[in-house]
Amino acid sequence: MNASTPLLSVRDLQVHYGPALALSGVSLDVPEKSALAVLGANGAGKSTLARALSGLVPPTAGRVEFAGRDITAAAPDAVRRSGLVHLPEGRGVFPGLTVQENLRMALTPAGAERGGAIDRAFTIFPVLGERRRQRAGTLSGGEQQMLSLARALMITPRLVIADELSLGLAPRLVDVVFEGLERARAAGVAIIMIEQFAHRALEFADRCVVLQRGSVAWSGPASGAGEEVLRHYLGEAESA
Ligand SMILES: Nc1ncnc2c1ncn2[C@@H]1O[C@H](COP(=O)(O)OP(=O)(O)OP(=O)(O)O)[C@@H](O)[C@H]1O
Repeated sequence: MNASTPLLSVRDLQVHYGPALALSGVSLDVPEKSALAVLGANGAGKSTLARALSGLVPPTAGRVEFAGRDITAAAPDAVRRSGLVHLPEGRGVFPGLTVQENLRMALTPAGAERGGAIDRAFTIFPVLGERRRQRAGTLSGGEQQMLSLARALMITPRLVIADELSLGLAPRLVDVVFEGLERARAAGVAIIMIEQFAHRALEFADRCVVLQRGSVAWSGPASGAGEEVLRHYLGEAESA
């Protein structure tokens, strides 16, 4: 991979669920250490894109390259180990295990710096440190989102796909989630942000892709996705 190759390169991606076409002709690039906002109305294909990139649904056509390697047909575990981590909607934590155990499990077996990585997570998310011995299932929804993000950061990923991480969270906790993503980004992690809060996602991101009925309807610099674009593709309510 030379300096000009993007970290993630997606070409003409197509996904079907049975006979139904969910994504078609989707192409996008995510340069190293950059942030891409993926916006779109309900059902536009945002989560399908995230699932296809992370190996959870097999594309029916197209190509995905990550860090110079073809990962189009790779299994989720292989994708994750290559440094692309998908944080799905919902929690993705082990409810019966404590906060600390959840973090420990997210480390690779060879995780040389176990203690160090977990302490770093507690520095980023102090509330998790306070609750390190509490079972994850008894955390609040927002705290579980934080734990899910902290788990992803354990393996020092190169790209995190954050799929609606702030969904259903109180505004204060949305701030905490964005702060966590900012810190990840400051540490050099690239981010694909799928967000209901279009304005916040656009403030965060460098570039933006708007999906409509499974295709890229608009793409450009995040600062260029003005009110007109949001109103046109998302409807006024979602752009608030
Ligand atoms: N497992 C599935 N089987 C069949 N169809 C599906 C499946 N998952 C999603 N779809 C369909 O694919 C299309 C894209 O769905 P997707 O969940 O990717 O949209 P989205 O943009 O993430 O929507 P939302 O913002 O509502 O979460 C929708 O029409 C949806 O009904």
